Amino acid sequence: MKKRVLIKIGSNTLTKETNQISRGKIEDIGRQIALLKEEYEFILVSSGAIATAKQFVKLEHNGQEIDVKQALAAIGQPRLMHIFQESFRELGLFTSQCLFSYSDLENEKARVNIENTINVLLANDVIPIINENDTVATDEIKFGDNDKLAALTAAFLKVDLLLIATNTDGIYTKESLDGKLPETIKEVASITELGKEVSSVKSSHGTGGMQSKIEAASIAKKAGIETWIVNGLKDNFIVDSFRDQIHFTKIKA
Ligand SMILES: Nc1ncnc2c1ncn2[C@@H]1O[C@H](COP(=O)(O)OP(=O)(O)O)[C@@H](O)[C@H]1O
Ligand SMILES: N[C@@H](CCC(=O)OP(=O)(O)O)C(=O)O
Repeated sequence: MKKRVLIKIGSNTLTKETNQISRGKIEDIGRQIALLKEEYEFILVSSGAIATAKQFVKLEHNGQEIDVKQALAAIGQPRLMHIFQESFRELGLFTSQCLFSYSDLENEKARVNIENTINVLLANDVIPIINENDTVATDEIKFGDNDKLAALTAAFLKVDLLLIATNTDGIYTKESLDGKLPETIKEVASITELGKEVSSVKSSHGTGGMQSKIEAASIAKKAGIETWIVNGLKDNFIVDSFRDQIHFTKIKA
C-alpha cells in the first residue's frame, strides 16, 4: 500500500520569493511527484491564488482589505490551476482542484463529500490540489496561511506524513535567528518547547509565519501524524528530505 503524503506549498515557495509564480518550481514539484508516485500518494494544499492574480491585475485597494484579497483569489485560482495542469501534464500527471475551508470539515455532510471526492481522485491517480475557497471563507487569508487547512485535511484524510514547504530550512533556534548561520532544529517531540523558538516575523507573501506551522504540527501530532517543515525554495526538496539529504525540522507524532 502506498504511503499518503500531504504537501502544503505556500505562496513564497511558489513564487520563489518574487512577484511571479515560478513555473520552474511547479515543474520541480511535479518532477519529484512523478519520480515517487509508485511508492507514495500525494495530496497538495497549494496557496498562491492571490500571488498569481497580482501578476495580471491591479485592483483598487490598499493591499489589506479582505474583500479585495478574496477577489484576487477568485481571479488567480483558475490561472494557478492552469499552470499546474500544464506543467504536470507534461510529466504524465493529472491534477484536480478541490476548494473548501476548514469549517467545511466540521460539517458531517461536507466531510463525507470531500472524502468521497478525494478518494475517487486518488484511486484514479489524479492529484487533488486543495486551496481554501476564499469566496466563501476568509479564515486562512486572515490568519493562517493554509497551514491549518493543510493540517486538518491531513488528519481527516489520515495521511502518513504532513510536509509543509516554506522558505527556511525548517525551524531555526531563536538564538541563531538573527545571525548569519541559522541553525535548524532537526527533531522535536514537544510542541511547547518549540513555541519558544518562534518569532513573529513573516516573509513577503506569507501570512501566518512559523507560529501557524507549529499550530498545524500540533493538530497533526494529535492525529498521530508526523510533520516535516522543509525549505521548498530548494530544488528537489521532497526527494532530498525523504533521503535525509537536507536540513529540515521533523516534529514527531
Ligand atoms: N524560529 C524560526 N525559524 C524559521 N523561521 C521563522 C522562525 N520564527 C519566525 N520565522 C519566520 O517565518 C517565516 C515563514 O512563514 P511564512 O512567512 O508565513 O511563510 P509561508 O508562505 O511559507 O507560509 C520565515 O520566513 C521566517 O521569517
Ligand atoms: N488561499 C490564499 C492563501 C493565502 C496565503 O497567504 O497563504 P500562504 O502563501 O500559505 O501564506 C491564496 O491561495 O492566495
